[in-house]
Order: sequence, then structure tokens, then C-alpha cells
Amino acid sequence: MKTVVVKCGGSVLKELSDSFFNSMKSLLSDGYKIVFVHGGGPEINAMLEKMNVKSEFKNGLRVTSKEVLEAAELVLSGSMNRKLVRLLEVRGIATIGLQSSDHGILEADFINQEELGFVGDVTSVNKTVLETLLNIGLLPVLTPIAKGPDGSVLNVNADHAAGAAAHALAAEHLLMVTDVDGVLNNGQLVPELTGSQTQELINTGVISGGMIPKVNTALKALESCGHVHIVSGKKPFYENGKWYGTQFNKEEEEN
Ligand SMILES: Nc1ncnc2c1ncn2[C@@H]1O[C@H](COP(=O)(O)OP(=O)(O)O)[C@@H](O)[C@H]1O
Ligand SMILES: CC(=O)N[C@@H](CCC(=O)OP(=O)(O)O)C(=O)O
Repeated sequence: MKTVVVKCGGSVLKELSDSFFNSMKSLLSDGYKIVFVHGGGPEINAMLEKMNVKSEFKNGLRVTSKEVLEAAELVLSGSMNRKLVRLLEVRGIATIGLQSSDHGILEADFINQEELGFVGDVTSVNKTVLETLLNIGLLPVLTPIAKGPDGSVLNVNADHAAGAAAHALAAEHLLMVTDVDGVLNNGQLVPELTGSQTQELINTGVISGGMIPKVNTALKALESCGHVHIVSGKKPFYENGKWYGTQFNKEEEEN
């Protein structure tokens, strides 16, 4: 099975273009099976603001109290997931939206409960459920809320959730969809990056903020996925077998 895991950031969910969905359709007609994982960080921020609840990030991860977790679930499962499913269905793509904690599609463990609260790292992926859905022609759209220990649910960074799904499915491609064309340097798209080149851009502050978990996930995914790209959701990302954005490559083997 040729699988593509597409991670769509909250930054761009409301701005996904028709050309983006045309690229999705091209992938499907070229025989790829797609699993979608979405975020919703900006929308969770807006909800917390409305609720007058303060939220902070540590190393790109949202410190998640019980109250923050409830807001995150509400936004991700109740709003973002529903929106994406409708956007895909309306374009004739057979879609099923799921909370990743359902039947342990994603299982996670606390990273550091004292410091981060209900935040998890994925420990297992229920491949059988995902592959069964793909085999009957459905495109699963997953939230980054995973099943935690003892009946809990845990908030997982959506980049990390997508990376874990791509790894478990041995996906041919991992596509990280965001609100910029890819990794930029001085406003210019960087078309290709290796691990050491990426580290250099992090060290010099060119890559910062939300781009850091994205590039780290991209590099880690190279261990199990054939191809990894960061692309824009406002443009086409795949046409006639050609991919756009920033492509991540393994370091050249030294002779
Ligand atoms: N070098 C860089 N190239 C592109 N974007 C960068 C870079 N460094 C930081 N960013 C920021 O990362 C953002 C994408 O991360 P984030 O907002 O977390 O997106 P998402 O919601 O898609 O996960 C961009 O909009 C940009 O502001
Ligand atoms: C633990 C953690 O940080 N979870 C993220 C989940 C959503 C997410 O990652 O959304 P984006 O892809 O839009 O950033 C959060 O609460 O914001």
C-alpha cells in the first residue's frame, strides 16, 4: 500500500486552497492512500482566551491542565476535525473523522506530568484500524488527542502525532502542510535540507518557533519514510508526480 501521511497545521486549516485539494485528488488518483492528522493550535489559543484561561508552551508543547485539555478536545474534535471532514467530503473524497484516542488509534504516555500536565508522546499506533479504513476506501482524519494510561486522554503535538503515524504505517511520504511555502531563509524557499543543514538553520535562529517541531519531526521521519516535505496549504503541493516545498534528505554517505 502506497501511503501518504498529511499533517495539516491549525495555522492554515481555514485557508486551504482549491489547488491544495486538487493535489490531494491527484495523489488519490495516482493510487496513494492518505491519512490526515490535523492540529488547531491557534484555534485552541482563541478558545482559551475566550474562557479566560492562560496557557503557556514549553519547548513547543502546550502545558495542559484538565481545563486546557477539555478546551483542546472541544476545539480539535468538535470543530477542526468536523471542518476538515466536510472540506474533503464536499470535494468527493470519502472521509471519516476520528479522535485518535478512539480504540487506541494513537496511544501515548505522559512526557512529564509534573511539568507539562496532560501532554503525551505516542507509544503505539493501531495500524490495523487505519489500514482497514484505507482498504475500504476511506480517508481517516485524525485529531492529535491520544489514549493515555488509566482511561486518560493526552494532548499530543500534531507534528509529533503525524510523525508517529507515518512511522507506524511506513508511509512512503510524510507531508507537513503549513502556512508558508516551506522552510524559508531570508524570505526565500529552501528547496532541500539535510539534518546538518537544518541544525545550522536552527542554531543561527533562521528556523524558530513552530517550525522547530516540524523540522525535527521531518528529520526523524526520514528514518522510516521514503520522502518528507514541508509544503504550503495555500498552493498545490503535488502535480504530475512533482512535489513542491522543502524536501528533507538523508545526509550523503561519506566514502
Ligand atoms: N525558517 C522558517 N521558515 C518558515 N517558517 C518559519 C521559520 N521559522 C519560523 N517559522 C514560523 O513557523 C510557522 C509555522 O509553524 P506553526 O505556526 O506552528 O504552524 P502549524 O500550525 O502549521 O503547525 C510559520 O508561519 C513561521 O511563522
Ligand atoms: C501538546 C501540544 O502542544 N498540543 C497541541 C495540539 C495541536 C497542534 O499541535 O496544533 P498545530 O499543528 O496547529 O500547532 C496544542 O495544544 O496546541
